[in-house]
Amino acid sequence: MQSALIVGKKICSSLLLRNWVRPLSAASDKLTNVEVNDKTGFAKLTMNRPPVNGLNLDLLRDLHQSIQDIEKNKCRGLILTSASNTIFSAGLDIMEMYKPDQERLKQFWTALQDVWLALYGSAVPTAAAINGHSPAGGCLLAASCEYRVMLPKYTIGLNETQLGIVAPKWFMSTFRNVLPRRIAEQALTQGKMFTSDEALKIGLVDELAATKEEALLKCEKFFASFAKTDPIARYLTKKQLRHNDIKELLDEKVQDVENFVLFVNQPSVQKGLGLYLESLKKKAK
Ligand SMILES: CC/C=C\CCC/C=C/C(=O)SCCNC(=O)CCNC(=O)[C@H](O)C(C)(C)COP(=O)(O)OP(=O)(O)OC[C@H]1O[C@@H](n2cnc3c(N)ncnc32)[C@H](O)[C@@H]1OP(=O)(O)O
Repeated sequence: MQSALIVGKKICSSLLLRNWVRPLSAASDKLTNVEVNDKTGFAKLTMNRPPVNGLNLDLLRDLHQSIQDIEKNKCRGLILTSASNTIFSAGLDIMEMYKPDQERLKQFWTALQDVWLALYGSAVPTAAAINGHSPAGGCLLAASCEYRVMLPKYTIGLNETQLGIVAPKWFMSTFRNVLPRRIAEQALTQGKMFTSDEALKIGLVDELAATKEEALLKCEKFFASFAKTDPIARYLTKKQLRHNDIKELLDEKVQDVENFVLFVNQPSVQKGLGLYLESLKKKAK
């Protein structure tokens, strides 16, 4: 685990939070970073895995740990964002799925399930400040939050069908929780990536912001809208609304890992992933 919890811009040393502070490794090794504003109680959870915040096993485990820490500390809001200036997250790290080690592949998918369960089901209000491109798994993370603010001129969407893969049911339920069913169906079947403006128009994001700072402020404003609601009533309402989606995955968690492993290992899927990786690398040159 390589994430660090920082309160009010400095590592918290209060008795109350002492247990929270996990050992810091060298700054360049950190994959997530949590800063809690001690006045507002809002936590900023920043993904920091250059160059594209590809969701590999380590980043997913860090994210899960950080979400749990934020929840345990009873923060009043969680804002998910990225340390990159252009990428929120490139989604799942394809290297985890291409010619995979079988045991690690299972751990990888389980870690993704755990992040989704923790974020989608979080008792703490959640928002995403989407400060860069957000395809596939990146879009899943943002859509799992309750509110999204995006910077202009980026793209977001579940593009799995364009890669020849099928988004699992819980990816689709997350989309359906945000978008009208017909729009979700079209977007999912087309594997459509939306520009920031298009995403705003269809409701995939709630607001646009010119800068990351403005996006963070807008997320905080969203949290402030709960000032007059009872936090427990708020959470129980969210929990009920999201219950079926969460239960569906919990009931099939092991089977879902098996399906994923079976799917990824198919020669045609391996071939497709290999070609896709190659095209990404060629583009990068
Ligand atoms: C039963 C269910 C089964 C399966 C379900 C699986 C669901 C899958 C979900 C996913 O999330 S799959 C991943 C989908 N992601 C993408 O398609 C995004 C691909 N990347 C891009 O479009 C772009 O890289 C970008 C994010 C828009 C960033 O563009 P930019 O020009 O800034 O960077 P560049 O393309 O040069 O990339 C830099 C570097 O990073 C590598 N890269 C990018 N994305 C990924 C990735 N998802 N996984 C692994 N590696 C990635 C890219 O190859 C470059 O590498 P290099 O520097 O070594 O050449």
